[in-house]
Amino acid sequence: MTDTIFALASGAGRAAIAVLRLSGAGCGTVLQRLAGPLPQPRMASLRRLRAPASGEVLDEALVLWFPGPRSYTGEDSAELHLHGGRAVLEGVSAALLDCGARPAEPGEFTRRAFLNNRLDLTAAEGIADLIDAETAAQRRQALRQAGGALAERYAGWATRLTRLLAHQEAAIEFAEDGLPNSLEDEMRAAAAALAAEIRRHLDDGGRGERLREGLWAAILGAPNAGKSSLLNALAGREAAIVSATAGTTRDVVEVRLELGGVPVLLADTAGLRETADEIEAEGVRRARRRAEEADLVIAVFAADVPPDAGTLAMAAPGTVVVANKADLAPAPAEIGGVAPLAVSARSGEGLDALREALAAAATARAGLSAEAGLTRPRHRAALTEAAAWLDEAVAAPLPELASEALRAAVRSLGRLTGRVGVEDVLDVVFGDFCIGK
Ligand SMILES: Nc1nc2c(ncn2[C@@H]2O[C@H](COP(=O)(O)OP(=O)(O)OP(=O)(O)O)[C@@H](O)[C@H]2O)c(=O)[nH]1
Ligand SMILES: [K+]
Ligand SMILES: [Mg+2]
Repeated sequence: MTDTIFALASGAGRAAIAVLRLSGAGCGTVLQRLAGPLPQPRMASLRRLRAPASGEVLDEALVLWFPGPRSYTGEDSAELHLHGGRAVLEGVSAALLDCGARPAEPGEFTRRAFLNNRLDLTAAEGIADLIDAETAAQRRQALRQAGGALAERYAGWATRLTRLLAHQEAAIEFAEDGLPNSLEDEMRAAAAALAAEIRRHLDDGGRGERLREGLWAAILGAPNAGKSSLLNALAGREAAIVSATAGTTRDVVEVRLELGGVPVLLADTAGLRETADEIEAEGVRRARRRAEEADLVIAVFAADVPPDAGTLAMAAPGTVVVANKADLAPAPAEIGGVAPLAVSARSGEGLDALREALAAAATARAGLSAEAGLTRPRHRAALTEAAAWLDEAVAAPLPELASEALRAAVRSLGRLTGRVGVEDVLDVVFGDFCIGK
């Protein structure tokens, strides 16, 4: 028997409507004490809510009743769509407490859904990401994951792995009986194939993780190239100080942007040069550090000044190279072997093309791939581990060691989805596995 829990599912604060959600074995009883006879399942029904102790009317509300297991949590659940005032919420919450329900812990509804097999851990993470999604691409990725796209793939791998393990155990039994068998060879081939498949999935350049967390981009260049002017133009506000004095920017100035559906943290940095000024020199160190950490570098040159050797090295493939101040001089055909984008932060010329180039670079580094990709370091760690255990199984000198390695691989996948336990799946597989014993 689970406690009956409740929580405000809509945003806090005064609002037209507030949604209180309830879940737990006693949910139906609580609902009846507040709202009278249970309404039709999943049909909105208008009810007077009364405090059970005093009979006082607390609100007139829409009530929804979701008997388990066809509910989000898999348990008996309900929703109360109240008028969103503070006194209403307090009154109804107090009445729920009187009926023995308790406030839910953070994530407790989804935790119960997981425990009742309504979703696996990756789908639960997808729901959390959906709530946090700021851009359309993030929303699509989160929806796909919440819908079980990763869960399905990982569960498929877990099933294959478990079968491998069963075959391996069978091979050991055969060996004990002194019978010849090819099961062991088949296991090694299949384990190698699965390891390769997992590695292909891992080898995605971190797109899903970057889309989820946002991309780091940095503007770099010589002093006075117009870096801060460009940041301001892209941000649409005067975020960084612009002046004709070289060495204006010292601290890293950050703005949040959306480029091609990818959230981007764009940083303006100090102009790169040798300097005796201690503060400016620290700014240059910070600029270089930011360049190393960045997923995307925008190298800015002034069209009217020949690029100096110190900053030329920044113009490399993979970098977005910009010749700014195109209103003063024609942009050179190439800088460091890369054709620059001709832009003027002053006149606005070329800014749309720059935005497009940045959006293309951002979606190439972060974004939806055709197949559902992993989205968290946790996924990467568990899958890397599983692939390494499969390698061990392939190379194991003794069947018992191969078996151990396969078990460890199953456990790695199990941690990822929160689902597979070695023993119970083995029971299932051995149940229909004929080894003549
Ligand atoms: N004509 C022209 N002037 C520009 C353009 N972009 C920037 N400037 C001017 O160039 C000067 C330097 O601009 P900033 O944006 O401060 O340059 P910065 O690269 O951030 O400079 P530091 O922070 O000192 O490294 C300012 O006087 C700007 O008004 C442009 O596209 N055309
Ligand atoms: K400047
Ligand atoms: Mg600047």
